[in-house]
Amino acid sequence: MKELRGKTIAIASDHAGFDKKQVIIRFFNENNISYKDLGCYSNESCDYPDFAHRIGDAIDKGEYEIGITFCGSGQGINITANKHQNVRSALCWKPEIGALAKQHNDANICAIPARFVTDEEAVEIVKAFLNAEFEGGRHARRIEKIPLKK
Ligand SMILES: O=C(CO)[C@H](O)[C@H](O)[C@H](O)COP(=O)(O)O
Repeated sequence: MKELRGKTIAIASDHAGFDKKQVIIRFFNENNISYKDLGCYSNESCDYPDFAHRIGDAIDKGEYEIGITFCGSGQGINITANKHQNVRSALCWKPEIGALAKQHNDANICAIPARFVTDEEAVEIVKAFLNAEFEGGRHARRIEKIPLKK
């Protein structure tokens, strides 16, 4: 794993993503990667926007630079987090997409479709996302065009 320079990674899920989040927590613990779990904290049914907004707010405020999120399809938590001004959340369902999300989109949240990837695939996606570097150049120009002009 790349040196994360003391960064703490924010993680969040709904009930459908809870078990997969535990897999990633185990991976973080085994690799001494610092993280903050912003919920949910059980398999009990809950609403993904509550946790997507919690992590989106935290990234908006600069409390965390990077987040990993999970819901059943990955869509709801991804769509909601992207409502936050400083969030670029990318739906990542395979390692190559996880790497591209950082290399080309400078994504700061990797959203994982928990019900559609294996535990091993989830770990590989997170590793690819965290190990990748933004490539800048033409991609920086495109990212600057993403925010709506007032
Ligand atoms: O995948 C999701 C949203 O995109 C969420 O995980 C929802 O919980 C999902 O829609 C399934 O909901 P359910 O209440 O577990 O049936």
